[in-house]
Amino acid sequence: MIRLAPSILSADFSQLGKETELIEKAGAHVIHVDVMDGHFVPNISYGATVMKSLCGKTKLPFDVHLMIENPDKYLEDFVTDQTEYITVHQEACPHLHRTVQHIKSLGVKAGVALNPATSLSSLDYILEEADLILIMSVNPGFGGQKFIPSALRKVEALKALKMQNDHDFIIEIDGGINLDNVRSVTDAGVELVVAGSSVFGAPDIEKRVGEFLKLF
Ligand SMILES: O=C(CO)[C@@H](O)[C@H](O)COP(=O)(O)O
Repeated sequence: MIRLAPSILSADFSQLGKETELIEKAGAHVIHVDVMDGHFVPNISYGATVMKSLCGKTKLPFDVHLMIENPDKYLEDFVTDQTEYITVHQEACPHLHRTVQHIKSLGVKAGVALNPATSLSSLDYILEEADLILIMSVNPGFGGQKFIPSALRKVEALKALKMQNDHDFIIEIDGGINLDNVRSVTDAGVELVVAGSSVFGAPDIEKRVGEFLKLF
């Protein structure tokens, strides 16, 4: 099953509860939570307090994407009854295996994200431990950027590795996804689609979610 995870980074923060209700009503599956620290990426977004303010306001699960240095220090903050995944960056974790185990020990599924220029081979020894691999199709830090085409090849290669080795992780993509390119990434093997500006920047958010779902 392919799922849609709208990224609230592109939501109107003054209307966050309302916009979250809209995407839930329209059938979105997951809320993508982009956490940026101004160090690992050149932008600061929001932290666990904002995410937790949505607990109970929506029943959708949270997919937390930590674009931060030293994520181990903050993992506990993001654990709620609604947290399905916590994803850390390979590039931010010198002891990635330990960090993945730490996330799992909190009762949450563990994801690993890769920047566009990072090779898939850097994940060779973690694929069997991960519940989710996030392929970044923009350089992390900002919403509204253009899809980087090489991400598609990376998804295809990852899907092949998953099939060959019977791995359990799901494949997620994040960055520059819109109605024109979403089919190419799902055809390549993506199972969880993040979309920020193309959902929350649409004139009719509910309608846009429906348009995405029709393409799955
Ligand atoms: O992690 C990030 C950006 O670093 C993303 O989740 C963006 O928020 C996606 O936004 P769009 O590219 O879909 O506008």
